[in-house]
Amino acid sequence: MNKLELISQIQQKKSFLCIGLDVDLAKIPTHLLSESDPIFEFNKQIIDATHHLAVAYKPNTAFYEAYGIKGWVALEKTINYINEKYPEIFTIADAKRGDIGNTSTMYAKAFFEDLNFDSVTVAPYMGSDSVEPFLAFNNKHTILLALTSNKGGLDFQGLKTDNSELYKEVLKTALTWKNSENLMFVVGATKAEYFKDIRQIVPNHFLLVPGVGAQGGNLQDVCKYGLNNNCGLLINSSRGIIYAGNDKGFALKAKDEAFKLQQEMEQILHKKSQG
Ligand SMILES: O=c1ccn([C@@H]2O[C@H](COP(=O)(O)O)[C@@H](O)[C@H]2O)c(=O)[nH]1
Repeated sequence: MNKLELISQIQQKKSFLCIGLDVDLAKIPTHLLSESDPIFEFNKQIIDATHHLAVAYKPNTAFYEAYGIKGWVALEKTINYINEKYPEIFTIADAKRGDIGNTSTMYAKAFFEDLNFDSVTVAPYMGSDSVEPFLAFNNKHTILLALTSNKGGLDFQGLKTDNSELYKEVLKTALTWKNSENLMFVVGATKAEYFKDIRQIVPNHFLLVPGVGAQGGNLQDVCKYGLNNNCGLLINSSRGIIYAGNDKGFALKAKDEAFKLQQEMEQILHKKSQG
């Protein structure tokens, strides 16, 4: 999917919501555990109930890898289901990969070619030759960790450099890489006070913003400086939506939570369009 298609979907749905599909078998409704593939069945019902309110889904691969081959199969079935039934939806493999060049190429093939995700999250720590193999794929997006939502994110990302901070150096340097137009950046919703500075460095790129909901990040605070003329934000909530209910009506409860966020987003977009 290209960026214009993503922007058009945001405009049509009046939403920039990304739903995180972080499936924990200890948290899903117990009646699903007798299904042959409980993880996929859970995802399928969540996706069917929320696809009109969300523009993106983000399975975090940890929640699939933890279940071995069965988890990987459930991930593959989930991405295939989204791509076949709701091809307009932007898909994110939250895998936080990145390695020496030839290894990064294989990671990129795994997520972009084999699984056919639109994007994958990548760690910047190993530098340009670890990220450029991902950027080489046309119409695929590399979402680089810039300033993460967790408290310890500042341990390294917030380190002072001569005139700046490390996360700012990551943003500035990444813009010089080949095919940098294929970049997006992760910035945590819990770091809303940093968005003003971040938007000065990357005014046009999309930001994937996890941390709304269970981690306490605030949508309005993020949007104050995070929004750009194309919206430029994908706001993720995982646990806050998918575990809103824990019985047979879980998908409807998830839909209600997604609807609340979508409605808030619709108002924010409307206000922005009024200048
Ligand atoms: O900085 C980051 C980067 C990634 N994540 C991931 O996003 C979701 C958040 O889940 P919630 O349940 O909405 O808290 C999860 O997959 C994280 O691994 C992040 O939180 N922060």
